[in-house]
Amino acid sequence: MAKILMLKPSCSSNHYLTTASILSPQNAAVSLTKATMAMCSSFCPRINIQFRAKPTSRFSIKPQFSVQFKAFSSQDSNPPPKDEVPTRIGFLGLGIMGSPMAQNLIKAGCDVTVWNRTKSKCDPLVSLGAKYKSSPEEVAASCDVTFAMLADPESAAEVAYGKHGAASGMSPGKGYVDVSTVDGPTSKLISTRIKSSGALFLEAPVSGSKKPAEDGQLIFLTAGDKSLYETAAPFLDIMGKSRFYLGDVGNGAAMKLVVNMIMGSMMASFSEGLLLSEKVGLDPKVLVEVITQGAINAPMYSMKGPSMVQSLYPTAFPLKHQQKDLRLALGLAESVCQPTPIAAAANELYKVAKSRGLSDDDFSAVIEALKGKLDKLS
Ligand SMILES: NC(=O)C1=CN([C@@H]2O[C@H](COP(=O)(O)OP(=O)(O)OC[C@H]3O[C@@H](n4cnc5c(N)ncnc54)[C@H](OP(=O)(O)O)[C@@H]3O)[C@@H](O)[C@H]2O)C=CC1
Ligand SMILES: O=CCCC(=O)O
Repeated sequence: MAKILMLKPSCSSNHYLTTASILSPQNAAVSLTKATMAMCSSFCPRINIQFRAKPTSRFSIKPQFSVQFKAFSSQDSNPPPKDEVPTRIGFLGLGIMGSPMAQNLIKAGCDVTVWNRTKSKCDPLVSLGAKYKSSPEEVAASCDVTFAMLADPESAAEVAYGKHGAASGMSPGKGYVDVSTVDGPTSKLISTRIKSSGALFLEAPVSGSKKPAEDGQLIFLTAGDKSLYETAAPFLDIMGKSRFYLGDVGNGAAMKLVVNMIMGSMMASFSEGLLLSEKVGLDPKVLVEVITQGAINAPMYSMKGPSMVQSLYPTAFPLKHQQKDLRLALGLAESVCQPTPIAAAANELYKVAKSRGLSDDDFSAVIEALKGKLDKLS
């Protein structure tokens, strides 16, 4: 039986907690001491990534447990001394992803100031203790590190360096961490504008969707100023389960686009399979089960398959954003003359789905583009 061990940093005290707990099958909490955690880390020296460890007697837990660590900290970045830790965090963009990410920072005890174009989305976070400012500029001016989670390259650029954008509130000693999914050239432009104020810049797009954002289980793909990466690390660890530092600005964006290009093609292919199985008289629910047990298993299939079979697409990752990512990935591929025929075909399918009014549905609604007529519109 798999059980989850969450090691969560806290803003208000030491970033590297000294205790954590495991839930037993009876939900009895077992405390782990710092010494035990040190033993855990000796199983896997790279504790800045998630790993599974087979139980041993050293854990003093029953052998049928396997333990999944939400691990952070690390080799490559030591926790900054407490008096150097920035305590004022800005968060711009409170959509499906930004809201739970900001919420996790607030719940961890961070001093968070929020802004969103549609102001009402700030209200639940203000109720939880966040401060509100009426522009990205004001947020940036009042915070040490400002995160931004915007829809696309246009909105990310607008919020970063448009009128009353964050860049106007930036100055030396501050940092801007853009966690939106954008293309490399846009990220570089944002970096240039932010850095012209003397502030630091980090791009940090995320893998993982609505639920991982709620659970603090995102994967950060970062690039840019290493010192800002180190400063931001404790906050990334509150919102995520792992982080990669990939070097120069553009590399994080490129990694994210390649990952989402693969994901978009996988979903398109899965959609074809579901519909084909049904047409030849098979039960698509059984197809999902078969896939789950084989070599092509991916969490996405078992998570999305059952609702796709029912033509339900509750939005976690909006289809319009998946199509945006495919479009940007195709641009990336073209910039280096890399053929990507499968992604190009998948992109066309998402465009069809968009033209049928499915932009704001989950990206799994791409299956509708393969149906003769739209069930949900008929
Ligand atoms: N959902 C997911 O599973 C994942 C999404 N991503 C990426 O994260 C980013 C955000 O995604 P998600 O939260 O799902 O998207 P949403 O569409 O839910 O939220 C988009 C956010 O951008 C804001 N915004 C849009 N246009 C503008 C503009 N012109 N000026 C200012 N603000 C604007 C929206 O403000 P308003 O509320 O006013 O509309 C909202 O805060 C995207 O780049 C997406 O590709 C990455 C990983 C997973
Ligand atoms: O950009 C969205 C990614 C969604 C996911 O990784 O599940």
